[in-house]
Amino acid sequence: MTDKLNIYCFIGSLPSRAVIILTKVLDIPVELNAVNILKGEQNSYWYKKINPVMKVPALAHGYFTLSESRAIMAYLVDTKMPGGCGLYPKDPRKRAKVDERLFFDATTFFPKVSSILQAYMKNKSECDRKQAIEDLMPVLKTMEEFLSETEYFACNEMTIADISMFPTVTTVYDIGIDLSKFPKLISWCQKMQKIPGNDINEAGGKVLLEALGMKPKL
Ligand SMILES: N[C@@H](CCC(=O)N[C@@H](CS)C(=O)NCC(=O)O)C(=O)O
Repeated sequence: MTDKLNIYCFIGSLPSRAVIILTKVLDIPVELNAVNILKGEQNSYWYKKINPVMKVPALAHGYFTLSESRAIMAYLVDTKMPGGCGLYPKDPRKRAKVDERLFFDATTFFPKVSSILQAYMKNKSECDRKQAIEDLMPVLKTMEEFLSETEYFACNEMTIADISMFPTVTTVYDIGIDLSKFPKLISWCQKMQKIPGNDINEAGGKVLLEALGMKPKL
């Protein structure tokens, strides 16, 4: 397929950043189209045609469109690395393990962090914010256990499951949640900070903190 790849994204958005980072890791040319969700651009008529769910990120590859960051990442690896790639292995069991972690992220980790961000965005009470943070703790404990079994979340190599979770983990740190009880998660994060696209993750982190009315850590 020779059609140009367009990614519709907002740099402050965690799933948008995961997709952008993957394009840097794969070193593939893409056109990034900013959709400012703080200004409601995701609800515009033109964007609804690309992603009827009206969320970022989305992909357009010629006439083919796709939403959901994890599906976009799987598609990018499958189409741009047709010979196979450890980021999303072709072997059914290896791939299933990556999918397992991607679903864990989509259904458990990202929603818990998103609830914390919503508690800040919507100026919820201190009690609600604390509860949202407390609800995240068992999930971080599970993630620490995953990393006791393998170096990365699905196996001993980085996969798209790691890239998917990376911006969310750095956000947890950026908003001041104490990660000292999770040393394996910290060293995983330090390894991830060396991958291409880390600069974009950092820039996006600043945009998000600003939207939350928080100051970046020095
Ligand atoms: N499961 C989706 C989540 C997408 C999502 O929640 N995007 C948020 C930004 S992080 C968004 O577009 N929010 C705007 C809105 O809900 O109106 C994915 O991974 O792509």
